[in-house]
Amino acid sequence: MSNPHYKLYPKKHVTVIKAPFSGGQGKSGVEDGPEQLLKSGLLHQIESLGWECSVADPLEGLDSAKMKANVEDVYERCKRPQMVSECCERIYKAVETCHQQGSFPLTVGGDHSIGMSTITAFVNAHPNGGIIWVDAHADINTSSTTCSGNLHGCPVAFAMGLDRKNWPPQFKWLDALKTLVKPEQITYIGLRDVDAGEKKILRDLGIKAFSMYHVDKYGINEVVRMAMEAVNPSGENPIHLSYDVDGIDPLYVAATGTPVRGGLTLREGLFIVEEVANSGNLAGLDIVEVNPSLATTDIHIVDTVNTGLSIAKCALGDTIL
Ligand SMILES: NC(=[NH2+])NCCC[C@H](N)C(=O)O
Ligand SMILES: [Mn+2]
Ligand SMILES: [Mn+2]
Repeated sequence: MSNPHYKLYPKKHVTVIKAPFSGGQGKSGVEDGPEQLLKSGLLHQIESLGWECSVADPLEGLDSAKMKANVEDVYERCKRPQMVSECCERIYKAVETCHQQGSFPLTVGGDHSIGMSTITAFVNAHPNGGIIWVDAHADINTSSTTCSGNLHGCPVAFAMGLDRKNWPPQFKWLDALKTLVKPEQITYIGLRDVDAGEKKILRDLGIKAFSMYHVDKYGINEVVRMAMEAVNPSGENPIHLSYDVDGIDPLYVAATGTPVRGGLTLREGLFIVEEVANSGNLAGLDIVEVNPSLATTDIHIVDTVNTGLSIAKCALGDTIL
């Protein structure tokens, strides 16, 4: 396997967008994800793959005390809509800037609510693009179907404009976007914990999804091929990868907020990234839900953070040989 090329990024410039955000769910600590990855050598590793690198911090200056005081903020079922909307709007703009400038957006979370920003910024820059969402969860609950009220379980529904009439009023920036994600533009790999309401949405909209059942049945190579074909039938369109580390089994990724057993092996998880990078179409990456404070041993932190680093490296062209 030769080193992948990056059709969209001849400048080989990456912007690491820090998204130290936890308001899309209830467990604190996930806001430390970006710092942990940076502290463990993310930038150096990217640079050693031949990319120039800068860091964007769109949430800088937000009043964290005020955000904490907002924990009581609930709209219908949705928790902390004000905070989630404000942070997601800032992250949208940071990703949009990357696409405009031809810099690879690597968004590091934080919880997965920020996926609503990265994938909408992606389709507004690349209306024919495809999205692969690697996750144990479908994150496609609407304001009406969510049982937990956690917006990290809803970003795909928001990015698709589902149940828009029941959105918390704060999401005006999202409501104003020209392009939203269409059902045929997104597919999943790694699902194994999908709520009943989400199953209905996936079925009704005909969204292609590859669960762990499909990984077992067809093998990861065939699943990645089918996923790329689903969202990029011509083979020529850009692909965004939104990677929730809980897609990988908790054996390898223990330090995450909603672990589910029976997941991807570490190699299956990395193969997805290697293969999409190898297509030459990779347009952006999110790495989310690394929560160091949920580790019960130091090994858990090291394993989880190293998995995050490996995902980044595979995306940016690291190959085994
Ligand atoms: N990004 C995640 N880890 N999402 C977990 C979502 C879990 C559940 N489906 C919910 O809506 O609350
Ligand atoms: Mn998940
Ligand atoms: Mn997720």
